Amino acid sequence: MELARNRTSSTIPRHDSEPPPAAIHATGVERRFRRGRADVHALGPVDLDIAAGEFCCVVGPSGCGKSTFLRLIAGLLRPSAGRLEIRATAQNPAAMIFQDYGIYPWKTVLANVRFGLDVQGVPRREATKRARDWLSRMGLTDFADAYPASLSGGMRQRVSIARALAVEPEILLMDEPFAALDAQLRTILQEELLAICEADRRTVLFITHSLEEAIVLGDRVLVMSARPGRILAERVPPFGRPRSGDVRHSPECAELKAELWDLLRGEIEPAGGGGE
Ligand SMILES: Nc1ncnc2c1ncn2[C@@H]1O[C@H](COP(=O)(O)OP(=O)(O)OP(=O)(O)O)[C@@H](O)[C@H]1O
Repeated sequence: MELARNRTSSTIPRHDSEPPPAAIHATGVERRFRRGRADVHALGPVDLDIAAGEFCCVVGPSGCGKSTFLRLIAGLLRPSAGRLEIRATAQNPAAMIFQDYGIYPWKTVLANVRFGLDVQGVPRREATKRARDWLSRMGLTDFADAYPASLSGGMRQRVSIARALAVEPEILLMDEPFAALDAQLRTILQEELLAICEADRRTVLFITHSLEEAIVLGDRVLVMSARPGRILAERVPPFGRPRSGDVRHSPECAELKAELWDLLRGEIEPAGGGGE
Protein backbone atom coordinates (compact mmCIF):
# COMPACT_ATOMS: atom_id res chain seq x y z
CA MET A 1 0.00 0.00 0.00
CA GLU A 2 1.30 3.42 -0.89
CA LEU A 3 -0.08 6.83 -0.14
CA ALA A 4 1.37 9.93 -1.72
CA ARG A 5 -0.08 13.18 -0.46
CA ASN A 6 0.58 16.90 -0.85
CA ARG A 7 3.00 16.46 -3.66
CA THR A 8 3.35 19.83 -5.34
CA SER A 9 2.64 19.78 -9.06
CA SER A 10 5.68 21.94 -9.64
CA THR A 11 7.92 19.01 -8.72
CA ILE A 12 6.47 16.94 -11.55
CA PRO A 13 8.14 17.68 -14.91
CA ARG A 14 5.59 18.39 -17.67
CA HIS A 15 5.62 19.05 -21.38
CA ASP A 16 3.13 21.38 -23.05
CA SER A 17 1.60 18.55 -25.08
CA GLU A 18 0.79 16.56 -21.94
CA PRO A 19 -2.67 16.78 -20.36
CA PRO A 20 -2.72 18.47 -16.92
CA PRO A 21 -1.79 16.06 -14.13
CA ALA A 22 -4.63 14.37 -12.29
CA ALA A 23 -5.55 15.96 -9.00
CA ILE A 24 -6.53 12.50 -7.76
CA HIS A 25 -4.83 9.40 -9.09
CA ALA A 26 -5.88 5.98 -7.77
CA THR A 27 -4.31 2.72 -8.87
CA GLY A 28 -5.65 -0.54 -7.51
CA VAL A 29 -6.96 1.16 -4.38
CA GLU A 30 -8.70 -1.19 -1.97
CA ARG A 31 -10.00 -0.90 1.55
CA ARG A 32 -10.93 -3.69 3.93
CA PHE A 33 -12.30 -3.43 7.46
CA ARG A 34 -12.19 -5.93 10.30
CA ARG A 35 -15.60 -6.51 11.83
CA GLY A 36 -15.13 -8.97 14.67
CA ARG A 37 -13.57 -11.99 12.97
CA ALA A 38 -14.91 -11.03 9.58
CA ASP A 39 -12.95 -9.23 6.91
CA VAL A 40 -15.22 -6.73 5.12
CA HIS A 41 -13.97 -5.94 1.65
CA ALA A 42 -15.53 -2.47 1.36
CA LEU A 43 -13.89 -1.03 -1.73
CA GLY A 44 -11.92 -1.78 -4.83
CA PRO A 45 -9.79 -2.26 -6.61
CA VAL A 46 -10.39 1.24 -7.93
CA ASP A 47 -8.36 2.75 -10.78
CA LEU A 48 -9.27 6.36 -11.40
CA ASP A 49 -7.88 9.70 -12.54
CA ILE A 50 -9.72 12.91 -11.70
CA ALA A 51 -8.37 15.96 -13.48
CA ALA A 52 -7.63 19.22 -11.69
CA GLY A 53 -10.76 21.37 -11.94
CA GLU A 54 -13.04 18.46 -12.81
CA PHE A 55 -16.44 18.03 -11.11
CA CYS A 56 -16.89 14.30 -10.71
CA CYS A 57 -20.05 12.72 -9.29
CA VAL A 58 -20.22 9.21 -7.87
CA VAL A 59 -23.39 7.11 -7.77
CA GLY A 60 -23.69 3.55 -6.54
CA PRO A 61 -25.76 1.22 -4.39
CA SER A 62 -25.98 1.76 -0.67
CA GLY A 63 -22.98 0.31 1.19
CA CYS A 64 -20.82 -0.07 -1.94
CA GLY A 65 -17.93 1.93 -0.49
CA LYS A 66 -18.53 5.47 -1.78
CA SER A 67 -17.95 7.19 1.57
CA THR A 68 -14.98 4.94 2.19
CA PHE A 69 -13.43 6.14 -1.05
CA LEU A 70 -14.02 9.77 -0.08
CA ARG A 71 -12.53 9.22 3.37
CA LEU A 72 -9.46 7.65 1.77
CA ILE A 73 -9.00 10.70 -0.44
CA ALA A 74 -9.51 13.02 2.55
CA GLY A 75 -6.75 11.15 4.36
CA LEU A 76 -9.13 9.99 7.12
CA LEU A 77 -8.42 6.35 6.18
CA ARG A 78 -5.50 4.59 4.56
CA PRO A 79 -5.85 2.18 1.64
CA SER A 80 -5.38 -1.52 2.45
CA ALA A 81 -3.82 -1.96 -0.99
CA GLY A 82 -2.98 0.13 -4.03
CA ARG A 83 -1.68 3.62 -4.51
CA LEU A 84 -3.51 6.89 -3.99
CA GLU A 85 -1.94 10.15 -5.09
CA ILE A 86 -3.41 13.52 -4.25
CA ARG A 87 -1.78 16.32 -6.19
CA ALA A 88 -2.35 19.72 -4.72
CA THR A 89 -0.23 22.74 -4.01
CA ALA A 90 -2.25 24.39 -1.27
CA GLN A 91 -1.52 24.10 2.39
CA ASN A 92 -4.93 22.56 2.88
CA PRO A 93 -5.51 20.44 -0.23
CA ALA A 94 -8.90 18.88 0.54
CA ALA A 95 -12.00 19.85 2.50
CA MET A 96 -14.97 17.60 3.16
CA ILE A 97 -18.69 18.39 3.42
CA PHE A 98 -21.04 15.83 4.97
CA GLN A 99 -24.76 15.16 4.77
CA ASP A 100 -25.23 16.04 8.45
CA TYR A 101 -23.48 19.43 8.04
CA GLY A 102 -20.70 18.69 10.56
CA ILE A 103 -20.89 22.16 12.07
CA TYR A 104 -20.37 22.94 15.74
CA PRO A 105 -23.61 23.78 17.59
CA TRP A 106 -21.76 25.73 20.29
CA LYS A 107 -20.09 28.12 17.83
CA THR A 108 -21.77 31.01 16.05
CA VAL A 109 -22.19 30.87 12.29
CA LEU A 110 -19.22 33.22 11.84
CA ALA A 111 -17.02 31.18 14.20
CA ASN A 112 -17.99 27.98 12.36
CA VAL A 113 -17.00 29.42 8.99
CA ARG A 114 -13.77 30.86 10.47
CA PHE A 115 -12.89 27.57 12.14
CA GLY A 116 -10.73 26.07 9.38
CA LEU A 117 -8.89 29.37 8.95
CA ASP A 118 -8.21 29.54 12.70
CA VAL A 119 -6.81 26.01 12.56
CA GLN A 120 -4.59 27.05 9.65
CA GLY A 121 -3.27 29.95 11.76
CA VAL A 122 -4.64 32.66 9.47
CA PRO A 123 -4.47 35.97 11.42
CA ARG A 124 -7.79 36.72 13.09
CA ARG A 125 -8.63 39.90 11.19
CA GLU A 126 -7.95 38.24 7.83
CA ALA A 127 -9.82 35.08 8.89
CA THR A 128 -12.87 37.10 9.95
CA LYS A 129 -12.84 39.02 6.66
CA ARG A 130 -12.65 35.83 4.59
CA ALA A 131 -15.36 34.16 6.68
CA ARG A 132 -17.65 37.20 6.24
CA ASP A 133 -17.02 37.20 2.48
CA TRP A 134 -18.16 33.58 2.30
CA LEU A 135 -21.18 34.26 4.50
CA SER A 136 -22.13 37.02 2.11
CA ARG A 137 -21.71 34.74 -0.93
CA MET A 138 -23.94 32.17 0.73
CA GLY A 139 -26.59 34.78 1.71
CA LEU A 140 -25.92 34.39 5.43
CA THR A 141 -24.62 37.85 6.35
CA ASP A 142 -27.51 38.54 8.71
CA PHE A 143 -26.91 35.28 10.57
CA ALA A 144 -23.21 35.72 11.40
CA ASP A 145 -23.90 35.88 15.15
CA ALA A 146 -26.63 33.23 15.21
CA TYR A 147 -26.12 29.69 16.48
CA PRO A 148 -26.80 26.67 14.23
CA ALA A 149 -29.84 25.59 16.28
CA SER A 150 -31.72 28.66 15.07
CA LEU A 151 -31.05 27.92 11.39
CA SER A 152 -32.99 25.82 8.88
CA GLY A 153 -31.39 22.70 7.37
CA GLY A 154 -30.60 24.53 4.14
CA MET A 155 -28.92 27.38 6.03
CA ARG A 156 -26.85 24.93 8.09
CA GLN A 157 -25.69 23.24 4.93
CA ARG A 158 -24.75 26.66 3.51
CA VAL A 159 -22.66 27.27 6.66
CA SER A 160 -20.99 23.93 6.12
CA ILE A 161 -20.22 24.76 2.47
CA ALA A 162 -18.95 28.23 3.42
CA ARG A 163 -16.69 26.71 6.07
CA ALA A 164 -15.21 24.22 3.62
CA LEU A 165 -14.70 26.81 0.87
CA ALA A 166 -13.26 29.49 3.18
CA VAL A 167 -10.03 27.52 3.50
CA GLU A 168 -9.82 27.58 -0.32
CA PRO A 169 -9.27 23.86 -0.75
CA GLU A 170 -8.11 22.68 -4.15
CA ILE A 171 -10.19 19.55 -3.74
CA LEU A 172 -13.73 19.58 -2.39
CA LEU A 173 -15.09 16.24 -1.16
CA MET A 174 -18.87 16.20 -0.75
CA ASP A 175 -20.63 13.19 0.77
CA GLU A 176 -24.35 13.39 -0.07
CA PRO A 177 -24.35 17.01 1.07
CA PHE A 178 -27.94 17.76 0.03
CA ALA A 179 -29.55 14.43 0.92
CA ALA A 180 -31.26 15.70 4.06
CA LEU A 181 -32.82 18.72 2.35
CA ASP A 182 -36.25 19.03 0.76
CA ALA A 183 -36.46 19.04 -3.02
CA GLN A 184 -36.76 22.83 -3.40
CA LEU A 185 -33.80 23.62 -1.14
CA ARG A 186 -31.79 20.93 -2.82
CA THR A 187 -32.40 22.54 -6.21
CA ILE A 188 -31.43 25.97 -4.87
CA LEU A 189 -28.19 24.69 -3.33
CA GLN A 190 -27.34 22.81 -6.54
CA GLU A 191 -27.68 26.13 -8.41
CA GLU A 192 -25.47 27.84 -5.83
CA LEU A 193 -22.86 25.12 -6.08
CA LEU A 194 -22.89 25.37 -9.90
CA ALA A 195 -22.37 29.14 -9.62
CA ILE A 196 -19.55 28.82 -7.06
CA CYS A 197 -17.73 26.20 -9.10
CA GLU A 198 -18.14 28.32 -12.22
CA ALA A 199 -16.63 31.36 -10.51
CA ASP A 200 -13.84 29.42 -8.84
CA ARG A 201 -12.98 26.22 -10.62
CA ARG A 202 -12.11 23.44 -8.13
CA THR A 203 -11.70 19.72 -8.24
CA VAL A 204 -14.88 18.25 -6.76
CA LEU A 205 -15.80 14.69 -5.88
CA PHE A 206 -19.50 14.58 -5.08
CA ILE A 207 -21.36 11.51 -3.83
CA THR A 208 -25.08 11.34 -4.37
CA HIS A 209 -27.92 8.87 -4.58
CA SER A 210 -29.75 11.14 -7.01
CA LEU A 211 -28.95 10.35 -10.63
CA GLU A 212 -30.47 13.67 -11.68
CA GLU A 213 -28.24 15.58 -9.25
CA ALA A 214 -25.17 13.77 -10.59
CA ILE A 215 -26.10 14.66 -14.19
CA VAL A 216 -26.95 18.29 -13.42
CA LEU A 217 -23.71 18.93 -11.50
CA GLY A 218 -21.07 16.62 -12.93
CA ASP A 219 -18.55 16.89 -15.75
CA ARG A 220 -18.45 13.12 -15.36
CA VAL A 221 -20.62 10.59 -13.52
CA LEU A 222 -18.94 7.48 -12.13
CA VAL A 223 -21.12 4.45 -11.51
CA MET A 224 -19.93 2.09 -8.77
CA SER A 225 -20.72 -1.59 -8.45
CA ALA A 226 -22.15 -3.25 -5.36
CA ARG A 227 -19.62 -3.83 -2.54
CA PRO A 228 -16.71 -4.10 -2.91
CA GLY A 229 -17.23 -0.94 -4.95
CA ARG A 230 -15.40 -0.72 -8.26
CA ILE A 231 -15.94 1.75 -11.08
CA LEU A 232 -18.45 -0.03 -13.27
CA ALA A 233 -18.93 2.68 -15.88
CA GLU A 234 -18.64 6.38 -16.43
CA ARG A 235 -20.72 8.82 -18.46
CA VAL A 236 -20.20 12.44 -19.48
CA PRO A 237 -23.38 14.58 -19.25
CA PRO A 238 -23.76 16.38 -22.60
CA PHE A 239 -23.93 19.87 -21.10
CA GLY A 240 -21.20 22.50 -21.26
CA ARG A 241 -20.23 25.18 -18.75
CA PRO A 242 -21.53 27.54 -17.59
CA ARG A 243 -24.49 25.34 -16.83
CA SER A 244 -27.76 26.01 -15.08
CA GLY A 245 -29.89 23.56 -13.15
CA ASP A 246 -32.47 23.87 -15.94
CA VAL A 247 -30.64 21.10 -17.80
CA ARG A 248 -32.60 18.74 -15.52
CA HIS A 249 -35.66 19.35 -17.71
CA SER A 250 -33.92 18.39 -20.96
CA PRO A 251 -34.55 15.17 -22.90
CA GLU A 252 -30.78 14.49 -22.75
CA CYS A 253 -30.96 14.45 -18.95
CA ALA A 254 -33.90 12.03 -18.97
CA GLU A 255 -32.09 9.80 -21.45
CA LEU A 256 -28.87 9.71 -19.43
CA LYS A 257 -30.80 9.12 -16.20
CA ALA A 258 -32.48 6.08 -17.76
CA GLU A 259 -29.11 4.80 -18.96
CA LEU A 260 -27.49 5.23 -15.54
CA TRP A 261 -30.43 3.52 -13.88
CA ASP A 262 -30.05 0.57 -16.26
CA LEU A 263 -26.40 0.30 -15.23
CA LEU A 264 -27.25 0.49 -11.53
CA ARG A 265 -30.33 -1.70 -11.52
CA GLY A 266 -28.38 -4.97 -11.52
CA GLU A 267 -26.20 -3.79 -8.64
CA ILE A 268 -29.05 -2.90 -6.31
CA GLU A 269 -30.71 -5.54 -4.19
CA PRO A 270 -33.45 -6.36 -3.62
CA ALA A 271 -34.65 -5.58 -7.12
CA GLY A 272 -37.10 -2.74 -7.51
CA GLY A 273 -37.26 0.93 -6.65
CA GLY A 274 -36.88 3.93 -8.85
CA GLY A 275 -34.07 5.95 -10.37
CA GLU A 276 -33.60 8.33 -7.43
N1 LIG B 1 -15.16 1.64 10.10
C1 LIG B 1 -15.75 0.60 9.53
N2 LIG B 1 -15.68 -0.63 10.12
C2 LIG B 1 -16.25 -1.71 9.54
N3 LIG B 1 -16.95 -1.66 8.39
C3 LIG B 1 -17.06 -0.47 7.77
C4 LIG B 1 -16.47 0.72 8.31
N4 LIG B 1 -16.74 1.76 7.47
C5 LIG B 1 -17.47 1.23 6.46
N5 LIG B 1 -17.66 -0.10 6.64
C6 LIG B 1 -18.38 -1.01 5.74
O1 LIG B 1 -17.87 -0.81 4.43
C7 LIG B 1 -18.92 -0.89 3.49
C8 LIG B 1 -18.95 0.39 2.67
O2 LIG B 1 -19.40 1.47 3.50
P1 LIG B 1 -19.55 2.95 2.95
O3 LIG B 1 -20.10 3.78 4.06
O4 LIG B 1 -18.29 3.39 2.32
O5 LIG B 1 -20.67 2.76 1.81
P2 LIG B 1 -21.51 3.84 1.02
O6 LIG B 1 -21.50 3.41 -0.40
O7 LIG B 1 -21.01 5.21 1.31
O8 LIG B 1 -22.96 3.62 1.64
P3 LIG B 1 -24.23 4.61 1.67
O9 LIG B 1 -24.56 4.92 0.25
O10 LIG B 1 -25.30 3.78 2.31
O11 LIG B 1 -23.86 5.81 2.47
C9 LIG B 1 -20.19 -1.14 4.27
O12 LIG B 1 -20.44 -2.54 4.27
C10 LIG B 1 -19.86 -0.66 5.66
O13 LIG B 1 -20.59 -1.36 6.64
